[in-house]
Amino acid sequence: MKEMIRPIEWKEGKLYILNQLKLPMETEYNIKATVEDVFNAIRDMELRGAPLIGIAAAYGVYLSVKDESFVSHEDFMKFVDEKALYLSQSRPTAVNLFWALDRMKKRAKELENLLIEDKKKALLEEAIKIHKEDEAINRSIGENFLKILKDGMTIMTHCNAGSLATSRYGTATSPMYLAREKGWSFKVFANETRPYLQGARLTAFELHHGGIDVTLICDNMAGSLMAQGKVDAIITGADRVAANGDTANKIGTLQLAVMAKHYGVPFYVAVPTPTIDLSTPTGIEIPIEERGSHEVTNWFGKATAPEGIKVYNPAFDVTAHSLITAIVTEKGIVYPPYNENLKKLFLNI
Ligand SMILES: CSC[C@@H](O)[C@@H](O)C(=O)COP(=O)(O)O
Repeated sequence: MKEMIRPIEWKEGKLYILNQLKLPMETEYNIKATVEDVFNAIRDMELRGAPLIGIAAAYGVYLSVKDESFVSHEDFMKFVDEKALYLSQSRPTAVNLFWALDRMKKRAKELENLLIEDKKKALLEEAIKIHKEDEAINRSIGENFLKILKDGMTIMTHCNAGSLATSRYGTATSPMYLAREKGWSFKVFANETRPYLQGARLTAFELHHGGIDVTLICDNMAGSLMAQGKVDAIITGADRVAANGDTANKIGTLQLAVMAKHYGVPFYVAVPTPTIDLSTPTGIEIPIEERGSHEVTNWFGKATAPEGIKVYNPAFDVTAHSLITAIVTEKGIVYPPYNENLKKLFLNI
């Protein structure tokens, strides 16, 4: 199997980010040298996907302090808090962003007695740790999926919850990559995912590159495939799972889940535990990002709609917990009732 494409790399003291805006035509890595560079890359979706946003933000915190001097630990902490607040405003829905920033702030607080250069080094180490942990988490998600999936299945996925959205393996795609290692074969339908085309530009690209049997479909073809009995399971990622199991993910996920229920297709959500937000009680409280109209009215710089047309462009929707068959995490498979069972993942037993 070909090596998975890495969307982010820390190499020889520099942060490299794959510009996903240019995929699948060009594979271009850019160096992000400042916290502002990282903020812009997240906001402009040069990188995207909940876990990757969190990883990039962690490096962003380090880059913010890298060349600064501080008179005291309080001064250092004030600066870290300010930069974390700044980064938190880059995108609102993926809770991994806030999780990673909280973790960096917590680490910074512990560094009171260190010299400034050692504090900086420790923040870089924490960012690298977050980055590396994500790879192990995703592998475990895939392993857990293989307990409930079978060789030869046809799986539908939406958006890109793939290696391009994480450090490696992806979440929804992890079982697809691991199945290959095991000698199993899955057939995958990748929904193109209007308006931003993460499914066509990213998922189809990375699975094809990885030698996985992937077929690209337009979003409005999904129901017809389910009606024909051609889909054995749907697996999507998530940007935030509320305490009751309601799940925000890329716009279009909700309608897939509704159709899956109608046609009796199991609907699974692949989730690293940092995507579970027990402080958000239900899906109603999850902030949903609205993006610019040009994503809907233009196609690679070409207008596809009348000028001045009104546009509604929410980037995510919320799938009610009652539509979700199971939430598969690195710590295990969670079944309903989610308000009881999600909590158990966080108990140290
Ligand atoms: C493992 S990525 C999970 C989700 O972040 C993914 O499914 C998704 O919705 C990405 O949205 P995006 O707007 O491309 O950041």
